[in-house]
Amino acid sequence: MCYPITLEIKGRKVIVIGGGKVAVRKIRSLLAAGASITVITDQASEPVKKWAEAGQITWNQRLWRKKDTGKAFLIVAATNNPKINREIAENADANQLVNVAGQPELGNFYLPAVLHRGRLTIAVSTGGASPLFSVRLRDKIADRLDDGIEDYLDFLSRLREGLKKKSLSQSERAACLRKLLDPMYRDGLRQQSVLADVDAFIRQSLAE
Ligand SMILES: C[C@@]1(CC(=O)O)C2=NC(=C\c3[nH]c(c(CCC(=O)O)c3CC(=O)O)Cc3[nH]c(c(CC(=O)O)c3CCC(=O)O)/C=C3\N/C(=C\2)[C@@H](CCC(=O)O)[C@]3(C)CC(=O)O)/[C@H]1CCC(=O)O
Ligand SMILES: NC(=O)c1ccc[n+]([C@@H]2O[C@H](COP(=O)([O-])OP(=O)(O)OC[C@H]3O[C@@H](n4cnc5c(N)ncnc54)[C@H](O)[C@@H]3O)[C@@H](O)[C@H]2O)c1
Repeated sequence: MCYPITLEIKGRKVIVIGGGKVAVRKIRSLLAAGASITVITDQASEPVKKWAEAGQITWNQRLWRKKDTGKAFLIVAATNNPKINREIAENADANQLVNVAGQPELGNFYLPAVLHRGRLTIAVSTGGASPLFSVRLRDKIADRLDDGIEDYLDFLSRLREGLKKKSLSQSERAACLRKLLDPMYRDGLRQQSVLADVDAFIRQSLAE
């Protein structure tokens, strides 16, 4: 069984080798997460060229060399040459995160099919068994998510921070947090009134 985590990769050094379709897909999500990306590839597709021109990534226009990947936090081997991809994986340090296109078992992590809604992330993985199944299931889940979930999560987060500042016992705080899961707090106006008077909300929650 795999061990799922959500990674804080902002500002971390990531090296992507290859500049084709698979590399582009992976660069896009790495960019969205704020990684510091260097792409090493002799030939780059249009999106890679544009990102490089815009200064969003660094593009080293050449073939991969062994010493390129030494200091990376995360490595994506996405060339169309399975022998090179294998060499990249074998050359990596045991503590580096490595993803290998086409031979995922040579690396140490798989990418899931992902759905973002504000602060919510849903990731579906079959551990490489069927990527297309993961995509299909992710899309089904997306169809069933309520509208307003982004605002609701922001509200929950703000109130949780607010509750931390109050002198409440652990069980009182838990009672308030559970109360917030009541569907009535999906309503924007109600959210505003709770935020406007957190003490009243606490009194009411603890009285019930
Ligand atoms: C979810 C997503 C995330 C991402 O990669 O960003 C993802 N694949 C996506 C797209 C996609 N994948 C494929 C096509 C072409 C379809 C076609 O044939 O037309 C497309 C569409 C396209 O390219 O446009 C086919 C394919 N993929 C893999 C192989 C086998 C192999 O490489 O061995 C094959 C060959 C066919 C086969 O064997 O089925 C391998 C992997 N693909 C994974 C994830 C990992 C396992 C996930 C899991 O465990 O479920 C893993 C192991 C890669 C890894 O993590 O290293 C992303 C969704 C983007 C989105 O919509 O959000
Ligand atoms: N496209 C898909 O949907 C898909 C799905 C699953 C697996 N794969 C696998 O992923 C890999 C990449 O696929 P793709 O469609 O992105 O290929 P692609 O042909 O579009 O791109 C390959 C890239 O690798 C670069 N490259 C080749 N040798 C290199 C080297 N020594 N150093 C640096 N860069 C080098 C090329 O210049 C090119 O930019 C392949 O192994 C493929 O079998 C692809």
